[in-house]
Amino acid sequence: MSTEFHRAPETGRTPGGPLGEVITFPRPGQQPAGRTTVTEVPDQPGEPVEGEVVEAPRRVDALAPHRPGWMETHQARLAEAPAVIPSYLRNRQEFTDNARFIVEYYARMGAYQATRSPIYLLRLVGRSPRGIGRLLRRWLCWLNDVEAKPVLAHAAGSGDPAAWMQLVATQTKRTRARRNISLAVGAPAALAVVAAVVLLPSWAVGAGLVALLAALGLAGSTSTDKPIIDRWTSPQFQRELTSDEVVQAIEALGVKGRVDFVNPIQTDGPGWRAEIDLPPGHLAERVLEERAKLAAAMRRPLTTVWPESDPEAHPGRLVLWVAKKDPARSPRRLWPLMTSGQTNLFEDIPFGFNPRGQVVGLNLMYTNLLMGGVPGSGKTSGVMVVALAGALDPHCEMWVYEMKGSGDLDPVQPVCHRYVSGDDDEHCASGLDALRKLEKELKRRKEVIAALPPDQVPKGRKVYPHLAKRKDLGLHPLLAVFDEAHTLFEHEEFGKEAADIAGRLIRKARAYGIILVITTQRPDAKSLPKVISDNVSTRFCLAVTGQQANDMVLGTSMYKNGVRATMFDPKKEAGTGWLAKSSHDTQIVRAAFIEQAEAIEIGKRALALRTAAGTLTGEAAGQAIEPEDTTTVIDHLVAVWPTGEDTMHSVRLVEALAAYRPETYGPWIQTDTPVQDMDPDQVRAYETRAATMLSAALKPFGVHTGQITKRGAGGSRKGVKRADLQAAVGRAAVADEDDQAG
Ligand SMILES: Nc1ncnc2c1ncn2[C@@H]1O[C@H](COP(=O)(O)OP(=O)(O)OP(=O)(O)O)[C@@H](O)[C@H]1O
Repeated sequence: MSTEFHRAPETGRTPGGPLGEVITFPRPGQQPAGRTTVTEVPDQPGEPVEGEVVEAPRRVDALAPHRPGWMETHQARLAEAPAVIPSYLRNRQEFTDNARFIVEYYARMGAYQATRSPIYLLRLVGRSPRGIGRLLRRWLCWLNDVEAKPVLAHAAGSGDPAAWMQLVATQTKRTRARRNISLAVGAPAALAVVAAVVLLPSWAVGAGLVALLAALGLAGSTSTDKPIIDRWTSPQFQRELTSDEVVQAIEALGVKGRVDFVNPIQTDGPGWRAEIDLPPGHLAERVLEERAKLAAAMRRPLTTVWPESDPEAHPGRLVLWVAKKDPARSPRRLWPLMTSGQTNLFEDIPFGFNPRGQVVGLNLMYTNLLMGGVPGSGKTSGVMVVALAGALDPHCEMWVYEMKGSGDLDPVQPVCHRYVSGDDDEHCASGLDALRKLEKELKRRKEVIAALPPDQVPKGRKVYPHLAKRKDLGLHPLLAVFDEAHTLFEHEEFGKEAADIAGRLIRKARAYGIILVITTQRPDAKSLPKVISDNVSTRFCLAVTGQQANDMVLGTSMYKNGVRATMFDPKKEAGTGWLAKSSHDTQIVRAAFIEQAEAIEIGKRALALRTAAGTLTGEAAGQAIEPEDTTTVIDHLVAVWPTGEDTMHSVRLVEALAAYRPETYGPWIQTDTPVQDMDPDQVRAYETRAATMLSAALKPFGVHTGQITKRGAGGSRKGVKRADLQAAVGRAAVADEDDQAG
């Protein structure tokens, strides 16, 4: 043990008492010694003292618990303070909804009661005899001063004649006065009744009589009678949310420990909101996953219980919103564009409603959309909203491929540039053709935008509203919907190429105004290419069965982060899903539900808008859509190659190609002077240009042009060997087979 001591710090404790722990310093080469309690501290500060000391244990806690200051506590309090102005006064939509509801409510109640008023009158008239009897009895009692009778009887029994006489005299005086009052009121009233009967029209007499009987009926009603006016209660109203209920429900999920309420339970829109810190170590995600159990524990309908996590606070923070009214039993909320209005795809379109009933908007520009969910979870209704919103923008070109073959999206057909409904080979071929054309269109748009001066593309090379308006550029929004796209992606012959092109479009097309919308009921690796699920920017995941499907639609790790579409019941909550505009912007939304008949009417409106704007194109304008030409220059050369020739001069081949496909090859040999009028230099330049063009076109296919001498057919010039062409045809066939096998 060490023999050198140092003074322990002044503590203000009583000398002699235990003051703390000291630990010996080891000498060099010595192991640390054990702890010893110092029981005495020298009096003089700074004086070396004897004893054991000295290493203070390293502190892991703060010296004193941190007590937030006034500013800190009040800042935190202010940060959590409820809004000064309630949400229904700040939110125009909520205010309008409330105001409309109040007007509708009283109009409806008024109409309801007015139609039942004859029944109420009959009920009153039926009670009028009792009312007459009751009033008559009261009048007779008053007239004869019945209340005084016991007093008179008592006076008579008491043997005091003087008192009795006095009481009788008083009563006689009172009853006489009452008789006179009755006569004074009754006689003119009777006269007035007789006069009214004689003078007034019979309807007025009848109305008066009914009113009189109704008044008598009112007098004849008792508190135990059935109410005159019909009332009803609404079982859909939920009882108020209490902290006990929340705590017990969370406990019922097996989350044991102390639950803290961050704020008092408060009204939030058409429901109550409780913000809770779960017991330490418990994650909010767990409660989210067990939403059905939570609703069962609270004994409330599933559709009224909406737990959310609040990762910005901490992973154990749960925000529980409980609807006051069961949305499943409430009337459907109508899509705001149901009966009027149009859209501009550069702005938000109304997509659906959040659990609080507020409209959720979606901006489709510069994005693409993937929707997934089990059959019957509401994908078609979700995609219908998007398709109709696109249709209502008269400048949006619509390509719709409904690959279930149900005809669900037929309402938008009249405005579609291209529309296909079906799941056969021909429909899949058509879907692939559309993707090829979209890729070609993307290339065209890229070139157009690349050629624009910088001031036209101020924030980067992409489509802007002012560019979309210019008809000469052709940069208007193009909405391409592939509903139940797994039909195409799984197709043996076309699936691979379709998936490859869709992947490229998802990655590159959105900046150029091409909006790809893909829905699938089978979000797995085969039906939904990984490149799509990895790169899509907006996602709407309806009810799914597991983590893999969830993350295929919503993106990697979303399940782990508590964004779980497994919580939805596809039957009771069809159309409800997680809408993820990015991995950090997720919310629960129920897509607006539009019935077929309503969609047909909206489709007609969209057609009228486009007819007026002169923007109908493609099939909608009665044009036939030619399939995309996928043949190459190799196929064309094979088609024009003269039989029996092993070699050909390039210039002759190009002339043959220009005759075969004038739009493609005509420009290669276009000249101001006809060839027969050219001088030899011009002819040479003409031939060289044709040969160079062909050589460049053949290069990607591995076919090289070289000097070829053909006796009696122009001598020595650049040309192609038939064997090289055949080899290229063979290579292309092998590549196609590999593609299909892969
Ligand atoms: N947003 C919604 N609101 C209310 N009910 C809805 C909603 N969406 C769908 N439904 C109901 O769910 C049913 C199935 O919806 P839908 O046909 O859109 O599902 P789906 O996922 O496309 O099914 P499938 O994969 O079989 O084609 C509809 O007939 C409708 O009754």
